[in-house]
Amino acid sequence: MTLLSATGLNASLGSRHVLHDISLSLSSGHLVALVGPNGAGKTTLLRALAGLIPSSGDIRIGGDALPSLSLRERARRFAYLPQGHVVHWPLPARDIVALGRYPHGATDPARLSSGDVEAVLRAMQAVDVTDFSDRRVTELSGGERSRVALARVLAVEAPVILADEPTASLDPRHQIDVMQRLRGVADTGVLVVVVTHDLGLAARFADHVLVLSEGHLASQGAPVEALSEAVMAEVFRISAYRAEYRDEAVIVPWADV
Ligand SMILES: Nc1ncnc2c1ncn2[C@@H]1O[C@H](COP(=O)(O)OP(=O)(O)OP(=O)(O)O)[C@@H](O)[C@H]1O
Repeated sequence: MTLLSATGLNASLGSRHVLHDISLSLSSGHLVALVGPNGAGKTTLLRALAGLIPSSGDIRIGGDALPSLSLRERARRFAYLPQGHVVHWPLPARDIVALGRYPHGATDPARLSSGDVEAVLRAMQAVDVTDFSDRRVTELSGGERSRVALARVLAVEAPVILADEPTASLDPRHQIDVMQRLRGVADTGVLVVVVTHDLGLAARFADHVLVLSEGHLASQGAPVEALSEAVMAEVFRISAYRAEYRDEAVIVPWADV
């Protein structure tokens, strides 16, 4: 069932026309990978979909036109994980995760309702960061911090998660772990959109892949079709090793073309 759609979406940053006539329709319960070369417009598309930057065209979330929603309502419907999320305040990890309850009225992490406390705990358990609860985020490793940032996003318990490179600073085991956990979140009915440069993770975990190229939607569909040999050559300028392992698609970027 379509949860989030865009029709004729265009967006500019400064004098640069970044997104060109994007139309898409994304379903609840799907894990969507948004891929494309550096500068293709992936972050801009995520931000435009959440209404964080101005755009023209029609965006609908759960049937509602995005501009008709208040900022607080948008913050409840879209949980957004920015790229390279950095926290400079030496707050305990638990308080950072509690920020995810802000759109629900929990403005003070020291005074959470029991419902908010449970949501924070669920989110921390989902990405395995409960051990860091009392540790200052500034004293965690980059990868540990990025999992705490992801827990903040999960704590919103929004119907849509937009995550910009959530696996970027993680070791291989945690990359797979985070994708598996996001897959699990999608399986509960949430629409999860993940920006990634890892085409292997996209091919393996996504239901649907969006390929952006110079601000245009170059290809979309099931991973193996959306990341066809032709798309790999035209958009990414590479060839790829393609296989199947344990019934899952394997795509390994291989060489320049
Ligand atoms: N504030 C800005 N003003 C003008 N142009 C911008 C601004 N921010 C980004 N751009 C340009 O918009 C284009 C798209 O940027 P965007 O960050 O959406 O790309 P991306 O696909 O997420 O890239 P990456 O993979 O490198 O993170 C790029 O050409 C970038 O230089």
